[in-house]
Amino acid sequence: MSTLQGNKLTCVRGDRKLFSDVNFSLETGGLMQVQGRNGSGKTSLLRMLCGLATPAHGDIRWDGVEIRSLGGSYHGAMTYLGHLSGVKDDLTAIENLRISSALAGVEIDERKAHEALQHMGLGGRELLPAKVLSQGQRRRVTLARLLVCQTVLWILDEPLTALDTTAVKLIQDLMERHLEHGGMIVMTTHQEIEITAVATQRLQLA
Ligand SMILES: Nc1ncnc2c1ncn2[C@@H]1O[C@H](COP(=O)(O)OP(=O)(O)OP(=O)(O)O)[C@@H](O)[C@H]1O
Repeated sequence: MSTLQGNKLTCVRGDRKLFSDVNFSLETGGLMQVQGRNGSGKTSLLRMLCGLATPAHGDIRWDGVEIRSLGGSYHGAMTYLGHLSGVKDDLTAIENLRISSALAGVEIDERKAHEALQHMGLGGRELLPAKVLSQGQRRRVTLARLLVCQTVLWILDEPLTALDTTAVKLIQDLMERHLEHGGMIVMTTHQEIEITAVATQRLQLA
């Protein structure tokens, strides 16, 4: 059983306070959807949750311990997929997946990468340089990480952007399975998502 908690979080960007006194607690099997208008600080909050940004006030705790003091053991439990796809143009889909996984500490062989990309509907595209893939296909390459990572906590910034209805359904099923198996997800999306049978909470930023 794991818990991610945000306590009295305040975010300041430049000279603006984006949000303050944000509190939440997310447990095993739970999904938290972060909502709010453009510029309300959703990405900023997600970056805080993965330790890429520091709250001006408040703290973030994993199993009761402040994430900054956990360092590597927290990062080993978490996968963050940012809204900019992070796919490198000159690498093939397979290379992109293998390298991004390795950078996150998970070595996968070519066969496993191949299987994950096939599952994401990229069969036959695995050896093309990413620059010739469509926007939705590039997004699918990024999301293939979720099939090979073995982390409890997924932090996903606009994962459904640019996806067609088939891919949206694929990702929703993947998220449902992850939650059913004791995972946790924090995500932003401007789209409606349909994930059933899980503890869902919404965190609204002003
Ligand atoms: N380094 C920075 N310096 C100053 N302002 C910043 C900086 N980084 C982000 N901001 C501002 O903080 C605000 C919140 O940005 P953020 O990306 O967190 O919003 P968001 O809720 O994710 O928006 P969207 O729905 O458009 O993705 C924006 O107005 C942005 O311009």
